Amino acid sequence: MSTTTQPQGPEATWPVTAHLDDILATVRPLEPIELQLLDAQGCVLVEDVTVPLSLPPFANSSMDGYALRAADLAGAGEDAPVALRVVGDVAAGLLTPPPAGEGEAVRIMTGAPLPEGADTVVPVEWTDGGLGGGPVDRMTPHSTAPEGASGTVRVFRPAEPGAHVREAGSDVREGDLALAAGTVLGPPQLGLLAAVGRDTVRVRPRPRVVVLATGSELVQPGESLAPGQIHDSNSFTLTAAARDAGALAFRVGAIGDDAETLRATIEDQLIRADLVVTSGGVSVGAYDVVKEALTDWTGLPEPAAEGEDADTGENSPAQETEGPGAPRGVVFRKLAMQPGKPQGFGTIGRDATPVLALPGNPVSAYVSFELFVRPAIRALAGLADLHRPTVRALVEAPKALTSPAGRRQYLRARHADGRVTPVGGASSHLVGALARANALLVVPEERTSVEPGEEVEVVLLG
Ligand SMILES: Nc1nc2c(c(=O)[nH]1)N[C@H]1C(S)=C(S)[C@@H](COP(=O)(O)OP(=O)(O)OC[C@H]3O[C@@H](n4cnc5c(N)ncnc54)[C@H](O)[C@@H]3O)O[C@H]1N2
Ligand code: MOO
Repeated sequence: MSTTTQPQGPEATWPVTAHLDDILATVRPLEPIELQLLDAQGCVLVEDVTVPLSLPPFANSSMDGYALRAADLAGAGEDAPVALRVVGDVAAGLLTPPPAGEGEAVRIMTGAPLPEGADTVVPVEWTDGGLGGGPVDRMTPHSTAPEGASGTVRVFRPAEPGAHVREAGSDVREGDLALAAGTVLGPPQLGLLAAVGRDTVRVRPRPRVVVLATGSELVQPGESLAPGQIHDSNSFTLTAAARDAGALAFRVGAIGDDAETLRATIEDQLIRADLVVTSGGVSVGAYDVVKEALTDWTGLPEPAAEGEDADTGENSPAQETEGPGAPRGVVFRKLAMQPGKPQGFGTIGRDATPVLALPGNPVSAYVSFELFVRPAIRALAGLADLHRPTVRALVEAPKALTSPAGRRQYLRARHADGRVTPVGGASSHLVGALARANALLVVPEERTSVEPGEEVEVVLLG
């Protein structure tokens, strides 16, 4: 199913990049929909949003104080306060503030519209607050001292025209581009949309990702273990990672090693899936249920075609129906990487839903997620930036790091200040060390060892 030349032979492995390319060639951004603002958080905007109404919509005060004419304060000073007649209050939301004539002031609150006639605002701290003494540090509440809205106020400082006034349109202007198509909607962008009065917005939706763990040994956390059992941790790691990548993720409880049950469960789940992720059962054992269930299966009612070709390094897909979006079945490959060697990938069901079948070893599952599933989720979401950032860093380790020949190794590591230190070993069952890592140290395929002090590529995890 790949445009990439297939590696030959039972031990043939696929390059990591070829596998990723094949996945990304299959995944298309989801169709846009109109969503309520908060449902659109983290989504990619697909329309240019122009400003329908200038912000602020009207000139208003940036301080609690007095709105007045700047010219009235000429010569005002601490020893020469200017007395003005207070003609009323204007609170935020008041429809018609009283006008401010010559020699008059309107007591004004932050955000309240500037009264007609006024061209400046003095903060209350520059005045006696109408109390007849020195400068005050606040107004008295209107409920306990309504007389503050009348009487005389003495102002101890002059003010420039326009001071403490937020002009209409000084933020965004009607007709301007507020947000361009392609913008990712974070909190400030959603706030801007709300401020200009938009309640819904056209975006690519969050991809819906169904996560299924497989293995008859798996027990739900919280339940006690019988001999030979372990707790299912992959479905939690992968569901959390999918959420972290921007998906709406659904965790399905672990499924035992029964191919019929697995197929039935996937069929049931397709209704809510833009992507299905499985863990476990993709290796070469006698109970590798994902491989068994998905080989030669398209998720369509027709009986699947036969076909397994061990000489190509991957099995043949069940059905190579031509045309975009055609379900092709799932292929299983060995990749030139460690951890994460066995992988499955394809599309199934009427909507050709992508399926990524990850290996069961917990570190393998997580590393595979970061390398393949995360970019697929982000591509479905229409994001431009698909990958984790990478940096170069110097290896800090007591001895040389070793890596299997011909495989790109992703060692769990801690990265800080241009240095990277492996944590734990290379084995793919080490969840304790994985939980302490913040990076993956990459040993390229062509290297079998890396010396302390050498520079390597590092994938930074979130
Ligand atoms: N003869 C060979 N054996 C194996 C090969 C190989 O090439 N030849 N590859 C090894 C590699 S590499 C990996 S990775 C694993 C992948 O195996 P599966 O994907 O079939 O995974 P399982 O056998 O189901 O499980 C492997 C391991 O992980 C544990 N596991 C599985 N699911 C979970 C879960 N949800 N939570 C926690 N732990 C889980 C499982 O108990 C096993 O210990 O195959 C190697 N073998
Ligand atoms: O390659 Mo397997 O994915 O653990 O070690």
